[in-house]
Amino acid sequence: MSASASVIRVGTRGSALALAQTKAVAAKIAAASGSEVEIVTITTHGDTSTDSLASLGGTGVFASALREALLADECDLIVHSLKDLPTAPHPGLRIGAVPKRADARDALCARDGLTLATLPAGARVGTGSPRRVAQLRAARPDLEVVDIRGNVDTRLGRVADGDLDAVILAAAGLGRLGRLDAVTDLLDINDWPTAPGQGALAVEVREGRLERHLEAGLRSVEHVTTRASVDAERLVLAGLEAGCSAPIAASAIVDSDMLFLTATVYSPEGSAKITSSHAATPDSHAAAHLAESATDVAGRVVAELLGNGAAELAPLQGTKGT
Ligand SMILES: NCc1[nH]cc(CCC(=O)O)c1CC(=O)O
Repeated sequence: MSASASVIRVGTRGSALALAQTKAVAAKIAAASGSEVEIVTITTHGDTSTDSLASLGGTGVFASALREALLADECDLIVHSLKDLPTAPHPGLRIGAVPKRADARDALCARDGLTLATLPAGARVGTGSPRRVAQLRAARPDLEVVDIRGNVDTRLGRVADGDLDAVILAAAGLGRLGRLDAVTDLLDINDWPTAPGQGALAVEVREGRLERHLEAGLRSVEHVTTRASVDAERLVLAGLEAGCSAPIAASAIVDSDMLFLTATVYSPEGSAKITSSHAATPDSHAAAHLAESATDVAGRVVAELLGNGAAELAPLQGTKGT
């Protein structure tokens, strides 16, 4: 495959969700850069294996094959779901752009139009995420939580088959796949906060100078308030030294002149939780001021969570789940 300057090679996982979101970002980059884009599908061990993520070495499994391909110059940029991306920066790589976030909420997809409140006692609800397990147990201790994994279509299929009564999925992923029809209850972000970075994407590139057309493409998809929000959320994970599968929710928004961050750490069984919220007032919406505010609010949230015992509440470094 050629590395001709006029073609931007965009690396992605091969799942339907990854392809849908990558194609959308690639189309914008193509338009702004005046270059053609070529989608390079990279099969990761996490895609082909049916083993549990824990046995594959944790949640970084999806990102690492893509990053190797980028470092090996098999592509010029890669598109990740930000919530699956480890918080530690990867040597030689940087986040070149964070596009505007989609809906950050979780969605219940249940049979017969059922909602979280109307699911009957004993209903079987599928999720593989420790955060969602804790939230489900807290909200509805009478439900049966079933550990599942697999792509979005597989998960929805288990409800269609009648094997499960409901699954919980990210609204953003369902939207990108054109499957919002399956949603029966959009869970309020205040009652049911979601994973750091949920609904957002990251465009990763090699460090160092980029060709002008690639720079122009990245600038066209960058969304500064999304970047500040997800930075704040991810700094909570990093500050707690938690993995992206820890039972932690974090949600930041920039509203007029304020950056608000709320984060919650759950006990695995959902019986206890610790929440902290702080706000900062950036001097302006310039990227540097927003970044400073993100660091500031995240530092205060992390200190408060740890001061209130968050590290004792949950296994923060656990690598199980998604
Ligand atoms: N861990 C899987 C994953 N990673 C990103 C998304 C979807 C959308 C997003 O948050 O960008 C999903 C599926 C899900 O949680 O339903």
